[in-house]
Amino acid sequence: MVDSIVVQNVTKDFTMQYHRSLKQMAVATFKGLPLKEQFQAVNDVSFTVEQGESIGLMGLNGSGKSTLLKLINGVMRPDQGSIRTRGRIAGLIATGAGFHPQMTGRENLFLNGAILGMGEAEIKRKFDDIVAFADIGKFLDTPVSHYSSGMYARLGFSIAIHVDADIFLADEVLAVGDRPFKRKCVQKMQEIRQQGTTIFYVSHATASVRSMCDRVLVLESGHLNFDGDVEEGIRYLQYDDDPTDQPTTAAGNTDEELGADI
Ligand SMILES: Nc1ncnc2c1ncn2[C@@H]1O[C@H](COP(=O)(O)OP(=O)(O)OP(=O)(O)O)[C@@H](O)[C@H]1O
Repeated sequence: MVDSIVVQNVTKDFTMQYHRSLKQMAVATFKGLPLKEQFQAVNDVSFTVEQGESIGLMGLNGSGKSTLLKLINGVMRPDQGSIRTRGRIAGLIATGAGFHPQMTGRENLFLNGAILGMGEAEIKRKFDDIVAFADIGKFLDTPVSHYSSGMYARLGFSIAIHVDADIFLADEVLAVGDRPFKRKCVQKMQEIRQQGTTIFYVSHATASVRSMCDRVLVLESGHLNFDGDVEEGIRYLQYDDDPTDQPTTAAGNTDEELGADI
């Protein structure tokens, strides 16, 4: 087996600024209150992912999932520890990231494709497939600043999934977008999974994690407190115990409904 992602004792610090204006800072200093505080968004995290594994990264809001994805992707550097990845990485780690608002969908497709490591010839070859998958119709030639969040996600996901990547990172790709598009995304991710791509999928949605992942990691306040079987991971999170924990989608479908679809 070949290692795809090796994360060793990784820590990422952020600074929380309590007071923004000069006046607030002066008052806080006078009262002896702290102006800022450092905290670990990711705290001494270690794990290894083998090529072809599909990992569900779960945890409550603010537990450090997106930060960990950005560290793996390389858009952020760890303050301590090391991350090694093998091969080309693609994915959607923030809706609209890498898009220029004044440029059209078509222009952004070329720009974003290039950012993700595709050459011009490769983008041209895949252009029709990317556009067909995104299915944004006449909006392809409209500046993306006029796009809805769902349309951003459609185009961003479509470009990323068409990169011939060894590792695909997906942060909440199913959080926006309507029900048919979510289904299409899951199917497409299943396809690349079967082709041997390593998948790192951040989600609160238990049904899609169940259907797509073979291992779950759970982050709690930056600590990796669970690494193992999908069902055990979901039980560990207690997401199935509370009906109010069923995440609803933008289209108003619960996760279980989505799960029933896929
Ligand atoms: N650039 C930043 N500067 C300062 N703090 C940050 C920054 N990015 C994230 N944080 C903080 O780090 C913590 C972890 O954030 P992160 O976005 O990784 O969590 P998450 O698990 O992805 O949350 P969610 O489920 O809400 O998307 C949060 O407390 C967040 O406020």
